[in-house]
Amino acid sequence: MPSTTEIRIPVAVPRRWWFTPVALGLLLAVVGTLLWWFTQQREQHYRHQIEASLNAINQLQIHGIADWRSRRLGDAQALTDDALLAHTVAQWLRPPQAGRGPQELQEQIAQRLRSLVEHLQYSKVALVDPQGRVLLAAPQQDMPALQAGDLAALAEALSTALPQELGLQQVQGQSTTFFSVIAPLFDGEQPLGALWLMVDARSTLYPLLQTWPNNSRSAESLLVRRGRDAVTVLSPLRHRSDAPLSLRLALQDGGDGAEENDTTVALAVAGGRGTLYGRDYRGHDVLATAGAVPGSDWLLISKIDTAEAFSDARWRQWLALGLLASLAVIALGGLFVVWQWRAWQRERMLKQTLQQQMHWLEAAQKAASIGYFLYDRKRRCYQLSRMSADIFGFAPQQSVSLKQWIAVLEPQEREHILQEHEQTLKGLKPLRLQYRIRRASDGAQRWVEAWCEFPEDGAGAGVAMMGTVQDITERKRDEAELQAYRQQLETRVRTDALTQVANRMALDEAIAREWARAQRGGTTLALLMVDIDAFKAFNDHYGHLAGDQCLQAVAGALAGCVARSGDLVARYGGEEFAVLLPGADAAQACAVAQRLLLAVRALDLAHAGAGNAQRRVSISVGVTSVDVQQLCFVLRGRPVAGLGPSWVPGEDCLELLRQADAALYQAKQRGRDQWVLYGPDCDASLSDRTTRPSMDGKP
Ligand SMILES: Nc1nc2c(ncn2[C@@H]2O[C@H](COP(=O)(O)OP(=O)(O)OP(=O)(O)O)[C@@H](O)[C@H]2O)c(=O)[nH]1
Repeated sequence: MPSTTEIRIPVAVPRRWWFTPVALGLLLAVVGTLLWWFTQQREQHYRHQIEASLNAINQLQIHGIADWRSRRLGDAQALTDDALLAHTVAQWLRPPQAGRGPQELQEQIAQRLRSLVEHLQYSKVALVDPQGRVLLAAPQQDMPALQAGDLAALAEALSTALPQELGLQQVQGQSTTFFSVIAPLFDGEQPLGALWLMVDARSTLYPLLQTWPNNSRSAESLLVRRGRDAVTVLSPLRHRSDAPLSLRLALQDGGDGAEENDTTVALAVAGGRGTLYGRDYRGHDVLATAGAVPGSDWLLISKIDTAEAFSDARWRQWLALGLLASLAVIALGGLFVVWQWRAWQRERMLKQTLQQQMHWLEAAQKAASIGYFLYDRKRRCYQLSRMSADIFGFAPQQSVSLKQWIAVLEPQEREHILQEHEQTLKGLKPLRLQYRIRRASDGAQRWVEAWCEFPEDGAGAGVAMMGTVQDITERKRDEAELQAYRQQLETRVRTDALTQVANRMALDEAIAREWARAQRGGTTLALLMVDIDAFKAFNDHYGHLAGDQCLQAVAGALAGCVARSGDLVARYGGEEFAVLLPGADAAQACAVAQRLLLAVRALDLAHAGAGNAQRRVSISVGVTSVDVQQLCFVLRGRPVAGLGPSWVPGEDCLELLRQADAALYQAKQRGRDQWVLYGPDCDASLSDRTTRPSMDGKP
C-alpha cells in the first residue's frame, strides 16, 4: 500500500538525565557520612559525660566517707584531751577515799558515756582498762570483749596517746557492722585505759555510699579493703544479700580463699584510676571508677552497668538519629517531589511539542497531499493518518483492513501491486510504487505514490511497515501534458516549417539510424534526391510566394508517393528533397522515382520557364540503392573515389548521399524531368559539376 517514510518527530531529549540520580547518590553519601560522624561524636560525648559524672559521684562519696572518718577520730581525740573525764576516771579507779564515793563517780562517767551515745550517735561506748577489759559501758548496753587484734591497737593508743581506729568490725553475735575507735585516757603520764567507741556503720557510713544523683537500677558503690590475695568488701551489696565483710573478691582467678572475681575491683586495687571497664562480682559488664579514701586503706569503687549507662545515651542518640533521618527523608521527599514535578513539566512540554509537531505534520501533509500510515503485519491492517484516509477516501482515523485496501486498487493493476507488496514485506526492503486507485468515497480514479520502509533499528520490522502516501494525480496529469508537448516539439523540430515534411535534421538522423540497421541486418538502403527543375526561373517569373506554394505542392505530392513504414520524405534544402527508402533495392527505388515524377507532373503546375514542352513544373531524381554491408566492406577495404583522404570510418552513410547526388546531377545533365539510377558513369560526370549546363544550355 501506500507510502512509507519514517516519521521523525523532533523531541526535546533531556540533556543532563544523569544529574538527578548522581546528585541523589552524592546527597545520600554526604548525609550518611554526616550521620556516621554525628553518631561517633555523640557517642564520644555521651561516654565522656557518663565517665565524668561517675567520677564526680565517686569523689563526692570519698569526701563524705573521709569526712565521716575524720569526725570519728576527732571525737576520739576530743575525749582523749578531756582532762575532766580523765580525772573523774582516775578518781573512780583509785581506792575509795573521803569525798565523792565510787558510786557517784561511776554515775558521772556513765552519764558522760550516755551523752556520747545520745549526742554523738555512737551505738556503743565503753571504758576499758589498759588490758582491754570492759570496766564500764554506757547504760543498758551489752559490750563485747575487745578481740585479740584490737588489743594491739589499744596498746598503740596508750603508748602514742593518740586515738586508734579498729576499723569496721562484725561484733560477735550481732549482724550489725560497727566502726570502732579507741580513745586513750591518761592521768597525767599514767595510762588509765581507753574509751571504746563503736558507731553503727549501717546507719552512718553506708548511707554515704548510696548518694547517687539518679535512680539508676544498677549503680552501686563498694567500699573495699585489700587483703593479701583478696579484697574484702566492707559495704553491703546492692544486688546480693551478703553481709558486709563476708564477701571476698579474688584479685586473680583462683585467688586464695576468694569467693568471687571482680575485674574492676582487681584493676582498682592494682592502682587503676580513671574509668575502668570490666566485669563486676555478678559477671555483668560494668563501667567503674575507683578512689582511695584518704587516711585509710579503704578503696571506694563506684560502678554502673555498661548497658544501663549507655542505654540512655543510645536512646538519645537514636532519637537524634531519628530526627536527622526524618529531616533527611523530608529533604529527599522534597527532592523527589521536585524531581517528579520537573519530570511532569518535561512530560507536559514534550506532549505540547509533540502535539505541535503533529499539527505541523498534519498541516504539512495537507499542503503536500502526503499522508502517513503504519501496516500491522500480524493484524493485516493499516493505521491511516487523516490525510492518508482522505487520499484513499476512507473515513478519518480509520483502521483499514488489507481487504479494504485491495478493494480500492485499480483492478487491472491489482495483481502487480499485491506482488510488490508481498515482496516488500518478505524482503523488508524499501519500496516506492505508483499506482492507480478508485477512491472509496466517490469512485474517482486517482494516482497515488507510496513509499514504504521498515524501522531503521530493526525493532518491530517484523511486525510493522511504515510509509507515506501521496496523491499524485495532478502531477501525473502534468507529466502527461508535458510529455505530449515534448513530443510535439520533437516533431516540430524535425519538420520543415514550409512544406510540413521532415527537415534536414530528421533526414540525417533517419539516414544514420537506417544505415546502422541495414548494416546490422544486411539489407539494402535506397535514397532518392529530388530537385525541382528550373526553380530559380519559377521564382523569377511567379515570385517567391508562388515559389513557396510550389514547394508545398511538390512536397505533398512526394509524400503521397511513399506509404511504407520507415520511408521518409524530407526537404533537403532549398528546392531539393530526399526520399529515404529502407530495404528498397534499385528496382523498387526506381519505381518510386517514377511515381514521384508522375505525381509532380500530375500537379500540373504552370511553369513558364520550364524546359519541357508542357511548360509545367517537373522534377529530376537521382536514385541509389546500396547493400550497406558490402558497401562498408568496400569503403573500408580501399579508398573510394570522391571520399578523399579525409574520409573516416563512421561516415559511411555519406556515400549514400554522394551517390544520390551524383545520380541527380546525371539526371540534370540528361535534360531534367527524369530519374537516373546511380552508376559508375555518374561519378565520371561529377568532375564536370562546376560546368553543369543551365536549362537554356548555358553553363
Ligand atoms: N520560393 C522559394 N524559393 C526557394 C526556396 N529555396 C530555394 N529557392 C530558390 O530556388 C532556386 C534554386 O535555383 P538553382 O539552384 O539555380 O536551380 P534551378 O533554377 O532549379 O535549376 P536546376 O536545378 O538546374 O534545374 C533559387 O532561386 C532559390 O532562391 C524557398 O524556400 N522558396
